Amino acid sequence: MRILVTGGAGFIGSHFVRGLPGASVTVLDKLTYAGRRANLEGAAHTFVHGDICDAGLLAEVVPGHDVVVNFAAESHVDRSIEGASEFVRSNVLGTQTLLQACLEAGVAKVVQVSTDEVYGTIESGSWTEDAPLAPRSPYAASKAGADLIARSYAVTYGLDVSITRCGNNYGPRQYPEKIIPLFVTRLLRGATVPLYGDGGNVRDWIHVKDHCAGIRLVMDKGEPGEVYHIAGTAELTNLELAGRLLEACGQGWDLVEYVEDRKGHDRRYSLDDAKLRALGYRREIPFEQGLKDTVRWYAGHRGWWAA
Ligand SMILES: NC(=O)c1ccc[n+]([C@@H]2O[C@H](COP(=O)([O-])OP(=O)(O)OC[C@H]3O[C@@H](n4cnc5c(N)ncnc54)[C@H](O)[C@@H]3O)[C@@H](O)[C@H]2O)c1
Ligand SMILES: Cc1cn([C@H]2C[C@H](O)[C@@H](COP(=O)(O)OP(=O)(O)O[C@H]3O[C@H](CO)[C@@H](O)[C@H](O)[C@H]3O)O2)c(=O)[nH]c1=O
Repeated sequence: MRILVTGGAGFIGSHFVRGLPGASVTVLDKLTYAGRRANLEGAAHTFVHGDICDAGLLAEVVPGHDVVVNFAAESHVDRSIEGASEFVRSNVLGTQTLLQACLEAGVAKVVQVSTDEVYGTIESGSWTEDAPLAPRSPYAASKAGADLIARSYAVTYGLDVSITRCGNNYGPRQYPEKIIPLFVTRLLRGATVPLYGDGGNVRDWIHVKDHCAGIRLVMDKGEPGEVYHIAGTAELTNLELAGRLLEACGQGWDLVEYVEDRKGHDRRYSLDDAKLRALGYRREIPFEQGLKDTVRWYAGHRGWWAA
């Protein structure tokens, strides 16, 4: 089987590529600030440096692949608040350009990797896959746009594209702008960490390897045009998370600074993943173990994050 992984030099994509032994893998990545060739060190693949908005390049690269999994995106909410245009370009136009190339090349299966943020914010309970889309940040809106384009390619052209939506990932090789790697890399050098607002916002954490296992299952068993949730293993306020990170890094609360809240800050996300579990999905990495291993990884790879 020949698999094209777009955005495969980023955090989640590079873990996904490592979890595909035996497949013939091509990685296409623009190498933005978040993508690094080094993330793929030791993983068998052919690398193509390029942009998913480049239709000419895709017409050369996509044909011959049986499966395409799209991770390529601008992924950080705070950056989208500073400037939305690159998010619309890469996430919406890029996804449409890639889907068109897949259609023209006769690709048998496409997986669009998406997020729980497309639903907005939820006070209690969990979203099922038929919940209305109500994104609140430019990042979330651009991912919702990509999901809708993907669904339209399934309905209109019969392209076999499934969509996965997952919560907050953590693990090795995550760019130190997201809360866990940012806090860990700062705490390990004794620096302060910024907690937004009252610290009461809730996120549901999943180890990146558990996310990738869910995507592999959808790649094998997902139905065309269908959405599948991949839920987390630990629902925590940011304050609770900060406490766990301080403890893991051997630091105290004096390093936590309460700062101005994120604009339009979503209070809570929560996914119901019964649909994926019905396909046989099981999460394997408990949060306590995963977090311990992740902190150990950052402590042992100072050259990676200081680079
Ligand atoms: N991080 C999370 O918690 C999370 C959760 C759910 C879904 N997702 C989704 O998973 C995907 C990967 O997220 P991540 O955290 O690994 O992001 P990341 O920012 O670490 O990696 C994104 C990768 O995409 C590449 N890229 C960006 N624009 C591109 C373009 N126009 N053409 C080709 N490559 C491009 C970057 O160079 C980088 O390698 C994204 O689509 C994101 O929306 C992330
Ligand atoms: C960076 C940062 C974040 N925060 C807060 C904001 C959020 O409530 C929480 C997590 O923030 P982030 O790590 O930026 O992640 P969040 O905005 O939830 O989005 C992530 O999770 C999403 C899935 O839910 C993915 O789609 C996104 O790509 C990914 O970036 O921590 C802080 O309090 N301080 C910080 O410095």
